[in-house]
Amino acid sequence: MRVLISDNLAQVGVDILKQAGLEVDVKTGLGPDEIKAVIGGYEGLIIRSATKVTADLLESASRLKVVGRAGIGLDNVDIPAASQKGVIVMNAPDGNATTTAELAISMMMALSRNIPQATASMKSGKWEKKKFMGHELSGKTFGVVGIGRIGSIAANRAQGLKMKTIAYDPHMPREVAEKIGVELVGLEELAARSDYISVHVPLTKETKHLLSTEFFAAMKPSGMLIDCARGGVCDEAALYEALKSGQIAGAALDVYAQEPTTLENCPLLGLDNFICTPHLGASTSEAQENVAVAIAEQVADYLLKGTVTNAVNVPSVSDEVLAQVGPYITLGEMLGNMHMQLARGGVQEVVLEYGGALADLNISPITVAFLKGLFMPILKEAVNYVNAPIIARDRGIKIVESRTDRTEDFINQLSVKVITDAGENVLVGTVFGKNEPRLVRLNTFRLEALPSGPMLLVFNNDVPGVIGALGTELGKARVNISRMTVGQEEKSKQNIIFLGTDQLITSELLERVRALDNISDAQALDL
Ligand SMILES: NC(=O)C1=CN([C@@H]2O[C@H](COP(=O)(O)OP(=O)(O)OC[C@H]3O[C@@H](n4cnc5c(N)ncnc54)[C@H](O)[C@@H]3O)[C@@H](O)[C@H]2O)C=CC1
Ligand SMILES: O=C(O)C(=O)COP(=O)(O)O
Repeated sequence: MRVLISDNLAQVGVDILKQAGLEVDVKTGLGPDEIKAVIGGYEGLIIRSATKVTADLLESASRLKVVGRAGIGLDNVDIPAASQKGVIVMNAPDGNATTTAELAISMMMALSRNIPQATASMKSGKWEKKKFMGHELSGKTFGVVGIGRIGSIAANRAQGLKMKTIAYDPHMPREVAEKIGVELVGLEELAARSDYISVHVPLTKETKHLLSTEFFAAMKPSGMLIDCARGGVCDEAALYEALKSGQIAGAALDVYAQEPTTLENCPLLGLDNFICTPHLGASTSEAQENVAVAIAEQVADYLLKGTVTNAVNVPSVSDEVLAQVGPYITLGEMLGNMHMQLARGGVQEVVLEYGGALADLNISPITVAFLKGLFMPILKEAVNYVNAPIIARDRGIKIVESRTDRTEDFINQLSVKVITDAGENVLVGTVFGKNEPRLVRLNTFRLEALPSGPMLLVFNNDVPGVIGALGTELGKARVNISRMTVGQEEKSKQNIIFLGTDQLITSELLERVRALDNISDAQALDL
């Protein structure tokens, strides 16, 4: 069997694949058409962030069984297209966290002491001692946005520098943060109190442009920003204005909305109080060896023994179990994903009730799939079918599973309650026929919906004219409605309207919908 390595991989990974008996070709720097021309000859593909695994490339990958990402981010892989073609996508989420946290700390030091600017000045023949006055870190406040794996390592290193550490992470329980000596605060408070702010969240619907004009306006004029997470979390145009006007003192980026990045596509590169690296977060020999070893072993194990590890699109269960529970795994993951998008506040407890025919099955892979779905909107590719229960445990989330013969109206039924510090929601799902997952209850509303793609969920009074007004508003925004389900609650005369749309609902449109008569709330979802 043959494996193509299309991005730079540490030699130790190449050796592991060869020793396992695989034929390996290392061809880095190929353009999309060049990879497309050769991909048909390979069972395995190993990449980092440069190779784009698009639906178009996958069309030509007739023998491909697995894509292995030596690192975490899978923004460059079309995962639904890979799943549709039966190609397993796996990553190595643990190997480069320390190294990336160390880059964030290096950036903070370089910013506070003007190291890049002073180097450039001296190399141009100057001795500008007065110009480069810096700031001491000791006693200052280090604010972390996203206190997950990398954020908590960065906070730990900052504590070693005698800094006070605070964080914004609405999905992390307070006790977990307190255990590592980090105070959880709101986003605005973090902006206002921090001297240095370091970003460690994935790019999601929620985090896109999280660092915006308002955020920079709330920062101290002496405040400095560091982003070694993902391009797009920081609004680069807003950051440019904040740096140029002196609203904030400095910024360091390792990741950009458009990569590779040049002065043409990123004017920040022209500013003196801005420093940068070309996506070097994971680029140390130690981290590259870690991820190369992990991904080479995972890809070889899958191609030669069929063992799946750290896959983001396939559960780690035997074919026999998968044949029985496969459709419920899809249902569980769908309910989990929807729960997180509906939840307000940090998740504290998950109560799963397996009813009817489901009560007799091996339910643990379904619970794992539910948890993976639950974390996906906030952790993206950092969660998989293996680590989802571990993440739940580390976040102190209580999981309660039960079985019952009793169901509402269905032969099989999965009911899940998610309790957060701000309330709770119940979703009930079932599988029709052999493989047709449906949402059949949302809290007290009965309905029959297939949550998939961009959606709009509307809560309204059951009176004439609401659907017409809603349709007109969406029509004005040129949003096409592809599916519609109405769920009723007879006693209270309340409805929910579940619309499938052909594009994501923007926040402006959502505000206009919320302002319509007889609509009490509306929420945009994407599954
Ligand atoms: N520059 C580089 O070369 C590298 C960048 N990365 C990136 O670093 C980022 C962090 O990675 P990990 O720490 O491993 O991820 P993680 O999944 O362990 O942690 C992410 C944290 O962000 C939090 N979060 C999610 N949505 C949030 C929101 N709206 N507001 C505040 N917090 C939110 C989550 O609760 C979680 O605690 C990822 O984007 C990853 O792709 C990772 C490795 C190398
Ligand atoms: O692992 C990640 O998510 C990274 O961002 C590292 O990217 P790279 O492997 O250096 O192209």
